[in-house]
Amino acid sequence: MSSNETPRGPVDSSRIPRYAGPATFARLPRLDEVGTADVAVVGVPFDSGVSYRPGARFGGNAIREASRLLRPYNPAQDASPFALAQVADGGDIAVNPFNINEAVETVEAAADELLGTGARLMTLGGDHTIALPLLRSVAKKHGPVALLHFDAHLDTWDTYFGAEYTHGTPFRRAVEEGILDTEALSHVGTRGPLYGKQDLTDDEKMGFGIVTSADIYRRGADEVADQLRQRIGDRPLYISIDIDCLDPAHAPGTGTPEAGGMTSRELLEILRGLASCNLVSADVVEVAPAYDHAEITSVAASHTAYELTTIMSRQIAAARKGAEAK
Ligand SMILES: N=C(N)NCCCC(=O)O
Ligand SMILES: [Zn+2]
Ligand SMILES: [Zn+2]
Repeated sequence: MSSNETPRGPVDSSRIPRYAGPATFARLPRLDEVGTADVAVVGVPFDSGVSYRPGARFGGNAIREASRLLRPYNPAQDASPFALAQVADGGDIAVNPFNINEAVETVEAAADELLGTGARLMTLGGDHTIALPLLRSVAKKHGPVALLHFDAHLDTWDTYFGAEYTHGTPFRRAVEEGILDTEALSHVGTRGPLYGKQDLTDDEKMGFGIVTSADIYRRGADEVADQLRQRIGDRPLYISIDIDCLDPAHAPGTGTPEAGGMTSRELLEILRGLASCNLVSADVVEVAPAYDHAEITSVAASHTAYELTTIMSRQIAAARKGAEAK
């Protein structure tokens, strides 16, 4: 979109009931209706990498359904994200559920294509396996990126049943491949039992810092966000959000729930505190609607994606304004 075009926004829910019609993210236009987008919201219906309860293949569409209730002005960031930049729903990447290696390649190729149009990606998973090909693609464009990983789990384990590509291993692979900026890697919301103490030693060696869910409770969202922001600086940043970073009370609909997590309020507040970071793309993964109740999880995920989209839209608009002033 050039700077003098007005973005096409969501369907007006005061005229057309918000529960009517097919669901796109936040009732935004489809990408093929607008041509190109500044932020492409894209689903990855894939969950063949899970180690426990399956079902995240349905996550993207559950988030789209829950996102019907989002409104166009975000008071927490004082911004109308869909007016500041063209955000559009790019539909789903059609991945092979029977072949993980091929699925990983397909996600990478589809992300390459979308990023190649100049769009930033707001990906809706899918299980956490998909973060690896997304990071590969982002790193091709930006070089090694800073990573903020919101999750109950480390996801830096080595293999499961000898498999390298699973939802418990994407970030170890990413470090091995040199696509992450090891000066700026953090897990946020970590908790729960591990296989052994070595998990933590290995993780630290890879360069990760850890903000546990108890740290968030003790120190508060603002202080945590300040600390993370300082660590990230102006590096290109990728944010990967496993919805199981939230307590099961706030996100029951997920495959590997762990007690003692952060609240959705804490997650949203930390994200808002990162609004000045150079967010190049993001994902929200591991929503498994079969275990959800009253859309608790998919509503939380839709608001999470809304905050991330708002951060990206604000930055795109600010960069455009800066370029115009020159
Ligand atoms: N990425 C998620 N959600 N879970 C990883 C859990 C891996 C395990 O079962 O040990
Ligand atoms: Zn997890
Ligand atoms: Zn995860």
